Amino acid sequence: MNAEESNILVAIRCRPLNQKEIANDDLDIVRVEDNLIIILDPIQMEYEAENKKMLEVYHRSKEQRYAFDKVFREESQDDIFEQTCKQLIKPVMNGYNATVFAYGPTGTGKTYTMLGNQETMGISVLTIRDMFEFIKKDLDNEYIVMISYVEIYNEAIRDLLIQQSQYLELRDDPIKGVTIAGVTEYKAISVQQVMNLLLQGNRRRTTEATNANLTSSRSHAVFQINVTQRSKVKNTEMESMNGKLSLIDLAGSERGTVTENRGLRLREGAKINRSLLALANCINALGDKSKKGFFVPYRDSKLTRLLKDSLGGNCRTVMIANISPASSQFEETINTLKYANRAKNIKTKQLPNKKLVAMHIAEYKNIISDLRSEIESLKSRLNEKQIDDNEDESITINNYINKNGKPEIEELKSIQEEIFENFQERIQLRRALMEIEEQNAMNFLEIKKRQSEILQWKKSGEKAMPEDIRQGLKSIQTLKTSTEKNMIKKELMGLQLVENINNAKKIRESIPKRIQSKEKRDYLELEIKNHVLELQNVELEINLQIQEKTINDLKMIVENQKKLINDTQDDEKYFEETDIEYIDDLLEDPEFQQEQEDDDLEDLAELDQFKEFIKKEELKQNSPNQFKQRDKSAPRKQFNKQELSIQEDYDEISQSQSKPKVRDQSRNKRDGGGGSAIQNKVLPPKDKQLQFQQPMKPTNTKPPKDISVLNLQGRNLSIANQQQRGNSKAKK
Ligand SMILES: Nc1ncnc2c1ncn2[C@@H]1O[C@H](COP(=O)(O)OP(=O)(O)OP(=O)(O)O)[C@@H](O)[C@H]1O
Repeated sequence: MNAEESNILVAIRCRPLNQKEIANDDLDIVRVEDNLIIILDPIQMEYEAENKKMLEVYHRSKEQRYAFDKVFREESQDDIFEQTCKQLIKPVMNGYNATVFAYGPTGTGKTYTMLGNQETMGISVLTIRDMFEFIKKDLDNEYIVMISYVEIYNEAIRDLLIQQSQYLELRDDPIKGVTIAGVTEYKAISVQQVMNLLLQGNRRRTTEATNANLTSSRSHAVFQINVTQRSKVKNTEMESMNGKLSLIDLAGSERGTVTENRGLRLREGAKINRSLLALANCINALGDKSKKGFFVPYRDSKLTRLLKDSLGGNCRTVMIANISPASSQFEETINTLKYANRAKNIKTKQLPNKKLVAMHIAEYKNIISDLRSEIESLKSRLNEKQIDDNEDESITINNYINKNGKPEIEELKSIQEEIFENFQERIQLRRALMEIEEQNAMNFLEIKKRQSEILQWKKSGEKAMPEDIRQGLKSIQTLKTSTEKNMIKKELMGLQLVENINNAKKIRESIPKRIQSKEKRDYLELEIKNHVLELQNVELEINLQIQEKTINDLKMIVENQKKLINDTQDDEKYFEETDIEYIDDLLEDPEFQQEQEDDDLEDLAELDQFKEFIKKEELKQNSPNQFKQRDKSAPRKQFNKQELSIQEDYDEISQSQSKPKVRDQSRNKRDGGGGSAIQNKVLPPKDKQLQFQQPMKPTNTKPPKDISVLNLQGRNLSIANQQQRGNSKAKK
């Protein structure tokens, strides 16, 4: 099945001047000509207004023009829906993913556009109305429409459909993508019911008065509609389609200086902006052609994790950037338009979410589900324990006061939080490391493809270099630079992972000092074990994804090889050392050299900081410095799979008595011994290590060896080897 590729649809919506702006004598600086938006220079306009007839333009005009897919000025809510979201309904009903997000500074109309109010329905409600109409007309299929509504505030996710929500976590589901664990889902039964739920949920949103908007939404609100389609005619359980539409009302993108917010609001703004900054970084990485092949940092915030598919994956996406027409908002408006302009280049690919589970994947899923049930049973044991402890509290445990004069029950809570945060960070790092390797493997494939195109041109004997070959060379240069930068990022993440594992050990070491009660210590042990199981689960899911991806990549390589052979039957198409040298010579031409951008310099500065950090760590341990001045010719130090394996996690769990059950234990024997190379480097010497770092014992929970060793680095090699084999075959 071929994936359809499309650009993000970017629309601009400019609201009318509001009362405050009119009272302020703000001028309307926005003009619209079809899909073109012109932002007039406010100073020039004031000058013209004052002098009626302009005699002299005494400053450089700041007028700016941008073209977008759609530009709305006077259009009604219905018009906006018709031209943006309506086209997404059919695909979502047929099992595709889609996202609409509203972006812009505070008070520009994001909530108005997405939700509307009692008088005028926004696109969320209009979408539901259209979905019901669609279902009524489709006689061949039946549908279930489920809705959920959450907010992300200060990097924590809360359910907006219930009154007092716990914090929710994101889960990377190998089939469904990123999902929100434990979120409340309502079955949508009528437009009115959904409207009421959304208005109610919106009242639960964290809103505050800012200088720019009296009821400013300080959080990102995510309304998700999950649609399951099943044929009424065919009796195939395996062929249900699951479409998901996410409608996201982002928090205001303004800077603290503009809203003149101080204190808490300013600090909060920094956190909101951490998410928005992460979003900007992702949009930059995806939308800037010179950053092709660059690792996209989706995991830097909850918002970008949730938007991953919408920005770079299996999704149709619409961005509505909201602006004010007021002259006082000139800078904010320009920033918003520049941002939206970048987003225009982002491409996504769409495939329907068909539920068809191949057998080897089903095997993995069995192991994962076994682990899940182990986690669930541990959780209920933890709950039982908590109840017992609570009953005891008044008599004994709660009376414990630790050395710092803090009641033990409070200490327990803070340790729990520390453990939780530590494991969450580790999970994110492990996944990001996998993704970075994935990205480099893709870059490798793309470079190979471009190289073979260039060599075909070389062999054709054509003198002048055609434009597509010139672009191909530029592309190789960009991909090589991106791959190099990705390696820097990977090294940094490797270091973060080492630090994270060290922190886990420190937390665990501190428990006996901080908690006297044996019951509480046992309870924490169980909790840690629970987290370790979660990590093993993540590892299995990662392996599952790698396996699927590997199969796809291998298919792609086979296809490419076949195409090369079929096209000309010319064996010399396979290239060798001299061919690569020829391409490298071409790349020496300044035309193909990358300009050093600010971001590159930042990356290099980051690398220097990183080297400093390593030096310090090594000094601490009195070991020789392995990170000398960076020498481009020397192979870069890399953390290999073994170093970054979840060895420590397994070591931790191997301490505990009970082991998780797995379906086929004979396939799950780990190939014991070895120990982690991390321990030889940045971790403290063995004798200083803590109880839970004892030598590793075999556990029976590791995935089958043949699959667990299949890392992407290895895949890279196997792809290269295959290419190599192709070469020698061709020579024969
Ligand atoms: N196109 C429009 N036509 C009429 N009124 C509008 C329009 N857009 C916004 N408004 C009004 O402007 C005010 C601010 O809008 P809204 O709350 O939607 O802004 P916002 O971008 O969501 O702000 P924040 O980021 O602070 O939450 C509201 O009173 C809303 O009704």
